[in-house]
Amino acid sequence: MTLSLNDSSLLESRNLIAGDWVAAASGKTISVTNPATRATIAKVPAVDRSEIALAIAAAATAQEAWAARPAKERANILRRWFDLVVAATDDLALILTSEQGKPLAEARGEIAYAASYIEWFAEEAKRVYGDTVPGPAADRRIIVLKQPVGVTAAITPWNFPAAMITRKIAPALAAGCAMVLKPASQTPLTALALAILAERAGVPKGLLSVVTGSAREIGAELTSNPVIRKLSFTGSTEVGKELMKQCADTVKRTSMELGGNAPFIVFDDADIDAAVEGAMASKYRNAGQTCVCANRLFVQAGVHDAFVERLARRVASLKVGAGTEPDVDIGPLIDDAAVSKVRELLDDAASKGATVAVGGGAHALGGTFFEPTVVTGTTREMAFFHEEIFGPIAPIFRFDSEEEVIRLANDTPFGLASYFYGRDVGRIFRVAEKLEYGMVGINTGLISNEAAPFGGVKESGQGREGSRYGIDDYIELKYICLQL
Ligand SMILES: NC(=O)C1=CN([C@@H]2O[C@H](COP(=O)(O)OP(=O)(O)OC[C@H]3O[C@@H](n4cnc5c(N)ncnc54)[C@H](OP(=O)(O)O)[C@@H]3O)[C@@H](O)[C@H]2O)C=CC1
Ligand SMILES: O=C(O)CCCC(=O)O
Repeated sequence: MTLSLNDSSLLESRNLIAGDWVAAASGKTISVTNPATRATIAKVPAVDRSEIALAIAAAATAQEAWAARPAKERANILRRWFDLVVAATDDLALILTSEQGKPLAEARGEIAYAASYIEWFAEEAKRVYGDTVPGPAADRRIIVLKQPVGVTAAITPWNFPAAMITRKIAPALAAGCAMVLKPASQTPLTALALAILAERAGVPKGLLSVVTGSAREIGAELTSNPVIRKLSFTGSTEVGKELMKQCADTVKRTSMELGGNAPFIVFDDADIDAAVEGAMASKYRNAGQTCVCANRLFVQAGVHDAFVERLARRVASLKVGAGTEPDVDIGPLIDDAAVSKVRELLDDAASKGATVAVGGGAHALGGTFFEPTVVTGTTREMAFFHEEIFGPIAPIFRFDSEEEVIRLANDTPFGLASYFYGRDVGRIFRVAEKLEYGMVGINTGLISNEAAPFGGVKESGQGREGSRYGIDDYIELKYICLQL
């Protein structure tokens, strides 16, 4: 299948390994399909461990030279990469939608969001300041240097094929690190296109490799090779835990951005229309396939019925279809497994007494299209209270008191994003402080941006991406003690 791109060279199906664009030595490939049509878009290499080792060795050589360059030079290259990504927005968005499914408008939004991390870290590259610390004796001086971690690796998911990549590569390169990236097998083409633009911007050969193939095989090399000093992962909690265990043997640093189970709380004094709009943005963005999506909507008894009625009306108006069609709000789910998962969650809830207010089943378009759904009468006993839904289902739980809803919201091993709507200033502070989450959106359903520290607590992960803190994950502190 060919895509109608302004720059057709951006549809690349080889890997970037050690500065060269190559096929797998074995000739093996994996197919990339369009979830809206199930058509094959491309076949990318399935490389083996020896090819990963080659990428890692080249990264080590390139990293030394890169770290030695003035921060301003690294910043200028990142800035050029940002400009090229912005200029290629239409092509990148079409590639992204074709392999991932989200509506083109959302894909364009993701490219802008992805680019914002490159711009941000181009700026931060120049502001990696060390410290001098008052010494414990008159003849001692303490200096703290900030140095790059070295060669790093990243493994990224399919739900944000651009943003999850730039959010890792940009701070790594800004800090003076090299990176070997394994994008999700379902969405490697956006990653490869971004790598082409990075090369054009002047990222030196070998500094960035992008490899595709068996997750287990690539993961095994990235987590065991002693040259890799750090792994950054975004994906499921299950795989994240496994990778942390694998990294333990060589004591690699890890950043983990894992699953969520976001509460979205609407208090009686909330602006209901604003809360409905916030819920729409938070829940149905990317067809609900986002780790910060509202997973459990808690609505206080006094406004419950009004909120349900207005939300159901808005959800019923959503247009489902292929992401490339005009005005589509909800694209297909990523694959059949995702459809089975949401189906099972709905069956479980129905068997325990929940009621479907709107939607509730496979969409008439067939394939992996699923109806945007609102479910009421939900309880803690239902599976979606505990599990990440990753689909367009909004389960609504009724609650009475602030104390009760805080207990329910925190009743999960996850702690990524949380949201609440209300106007009482005292309560705003109390609730924000008590929610055991890395991020709290108050009177908004959209919290992600490059200036903010994105990340979770508990089993949602460790480390922060974006913001002035994001570069710290790629920096080591070195303490120098000088005796005069
Ligand atoms: N926090 C988040 O943002 C995300 C959460 N999820 C959650 O996870 C569920 C499952 O989604 P899924 O795509 O399977 O997520 P995974 O965690 O399986 O995949 C994320 C990335 O990890 C890779 N991977 C998978 N297994 C291994 C392994 N053993 N060693 C090394 N790398 C590995 C995948 O590669 P490959 O693609 O080749 O399998 C992909 O690049 C979703 O329904 C959702 O609940 C999913 C994606 C993102
Ligand atoms: O779902 C994810 O993996 C990341 C969420 C995207 C974002 O809001 O940054």
